[in-house]
Amino acid sequence: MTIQETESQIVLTHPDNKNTTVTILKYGATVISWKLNGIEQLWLSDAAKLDGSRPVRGGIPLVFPVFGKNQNDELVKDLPQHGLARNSTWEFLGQVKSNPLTVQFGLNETIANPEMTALWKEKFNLILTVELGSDYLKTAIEVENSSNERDLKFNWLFHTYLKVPDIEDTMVSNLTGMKCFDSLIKESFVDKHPVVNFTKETDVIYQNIDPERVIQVVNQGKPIHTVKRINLPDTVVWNPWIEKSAGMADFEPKNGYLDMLCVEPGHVHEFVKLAPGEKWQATQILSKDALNYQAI
Ligand SMILES: O=P(O)(O)OC[C@H]1O[C@H](O)[C@H](O)[C@@H](O)[C@@H]1O
Repeated sequence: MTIQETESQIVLTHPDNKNTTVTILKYGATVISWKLNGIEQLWLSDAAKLDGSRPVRGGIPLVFPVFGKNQNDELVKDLPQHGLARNSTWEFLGQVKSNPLTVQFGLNETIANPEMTALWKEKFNLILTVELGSDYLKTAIEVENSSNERDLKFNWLFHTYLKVPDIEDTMVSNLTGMKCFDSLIKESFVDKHPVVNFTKETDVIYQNIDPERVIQVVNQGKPIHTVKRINLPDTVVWNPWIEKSAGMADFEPKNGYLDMLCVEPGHVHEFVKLAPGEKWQATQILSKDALNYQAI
């Protein structure tokens, strides 16, 4: 069976390799596991809630229509941190391709979490496409403004929790020279470091990254994750480190920050704006490519 559906989740198994799988919860259309040849690539907290009681701590939560908590914007200020997509149950739309195995999920204002749509009364249609390749996982989003009258403005972000062997031996490449905003010190600057490394809590939004820059996560000189972006100009790099992990009830084990790194491609530093009827598409592709330093 290449597609198994239960009440709460979908498991895709690669037709040529039963050890390559992706599991997607209907809640949040959250990818909670991606195994390549039997090896898990994503980090999922041992205390993650998978029962729809709160957004999943780990995997690939989807952030829409607001990144973080935006108090300054009239339209989104009442929404909780990271919006409504990650805490709504999406509809499974079924298989759209058998090779590569591809499925879709949908969300609009009529089925989204009513507690959230009471706070943000826009009309929208989201289609998430998940494609399981033999050596990659592609997640693509289409946002449609389904209103006849109003513009739709939103942020989008794939909040990808990558599994890493040891954060202290891990770095992120190909962000050199990019403008960024450090959310901890609340300052913008151009990152001149040859690579990003981790010795403390890190929460940085890289903005308008050259589209051809391919972000790689490198551990002890070996590339362990490649994150490709289509139409996603920004990327957040986040590791909560010791104190922040301790403060998150659903973050377990408490030293789990050593094994994870969030690299989150998105469109967050400005809103995407769509006129009535317009559509916007963007894609994240995770793979394990050869090392390619594009900038040092
Ligand atoms: O705890 P959450 O709402 O899931 O947010 C988790 C994290 O998401 C992003 O990476 C933000 O940049 C962080 O500031 C935030 O702490």
